[in-house]
Amino acid sequence: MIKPILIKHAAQLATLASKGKGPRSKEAMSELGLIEDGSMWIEGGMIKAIGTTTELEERYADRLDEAEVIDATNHLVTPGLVDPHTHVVYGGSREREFEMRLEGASYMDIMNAGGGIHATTRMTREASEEELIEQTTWRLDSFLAHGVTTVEGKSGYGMNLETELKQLRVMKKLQEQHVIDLVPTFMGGHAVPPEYKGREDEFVEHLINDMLPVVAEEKLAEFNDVFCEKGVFTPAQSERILDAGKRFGLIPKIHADEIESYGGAELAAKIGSISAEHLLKASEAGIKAMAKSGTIACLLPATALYLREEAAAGRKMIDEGVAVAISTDCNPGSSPTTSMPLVMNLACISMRLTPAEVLTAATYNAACAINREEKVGSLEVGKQADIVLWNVKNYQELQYLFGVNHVKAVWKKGVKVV
Ligand SMILES: N=CN[C@@H](CCC(=O)O)C(=O)O
Ligand SMILES: [Zn+2]
Repeated sequence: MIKPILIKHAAQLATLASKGKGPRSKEAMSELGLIEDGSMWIEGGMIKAIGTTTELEERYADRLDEAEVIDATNHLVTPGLVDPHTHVVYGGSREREFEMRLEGASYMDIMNAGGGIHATTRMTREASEEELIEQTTWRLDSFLAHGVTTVEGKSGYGMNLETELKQLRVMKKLQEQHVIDLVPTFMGGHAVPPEYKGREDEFVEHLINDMLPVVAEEKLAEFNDVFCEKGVFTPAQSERILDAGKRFGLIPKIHADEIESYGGAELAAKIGSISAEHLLKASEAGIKAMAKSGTIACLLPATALYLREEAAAGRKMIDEGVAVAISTDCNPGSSPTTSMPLVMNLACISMRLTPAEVLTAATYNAACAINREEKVGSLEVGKQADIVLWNVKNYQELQYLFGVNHVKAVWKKGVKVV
């Protein structure tokens, strides 16, 4: 029998308690639901009670002997971090492109010359399911070590039915094998594969008619994502792909305005996308439209840094009323990292988000961006006991001491995994 757990005397318990109100924007992004000298009772993988240490010791006075007690004196406790945007399943690696970019080549130059996404597609097509599981397991372990307990993952390094399905099946297996919750997104619209060069619209039809129905039939994805970017998919093609996904019950997401301002944010708002990703070059009108439609901005400051681009206008987006989430964008080209704590630091430094806003963006709002806010992203009675104990006293210190992994312990569904 697994013992109940009592975490007590947390210097700061950041609950992010939200009572099911949907993604947070503006001032609500700074409401962390802090409890000083905080305590939690965990049983059956769930949070059963939360409050001050005095309150919980009184309430469970007759059961204290049976519990495993964790003394969190001088430590911050938060929900497990949620990463709502990754390309975590891929074959091979692209370190030579890193050098090429430092020598002056641009991300799109490399891609247009057959590298970038196309290079990883070749390596992913060649990889066996077992190889992909092995590589991805390593990355998921690393996420966990950085306090991340839920990860969204996209296909998109196949761009043919066989390999798209292979990536999604790998995610399904990993969801069964790994303690991390892995949330699958179909992204057949990541680029136009070379075999369809010059026949882009035909590829769009192929994706809609031949890939989406199988992905939906096999229930391999919850979301449908597309790279809406000049030279990749136009807003009109992106809309077709996302609309078609909706008809199969897949929720739209969109890589928007990453390299050029291209109407991606406006499109996200128009089609009711749950989130829009990147947004480095989002227009004023696009930002306003997203605030109005309630589309979450999923911002990726590590990607901007890695591509040596100016970060998205996160501060402005929050001030305009857009709900912001943040993510690693873990992928082999523009952000090969699993460190959410680093991304959180960067969100403060490069986008001027406050430490409180950043914690919301990496937990509760991130959960909203992948439809998981009922289960994870905050510490509330009835939610999964996904918890991080940090080697810092408060949430400001978590952001202040940067580039450091402050994780002391992680529980996933009430089981200590780090
Ligand atoms: N920008 C498009 N897709 C990925 C990068 C994929 C790659 O370079 O392999 C992203 O979100 O950053
Ligand atoms: Zn991406």
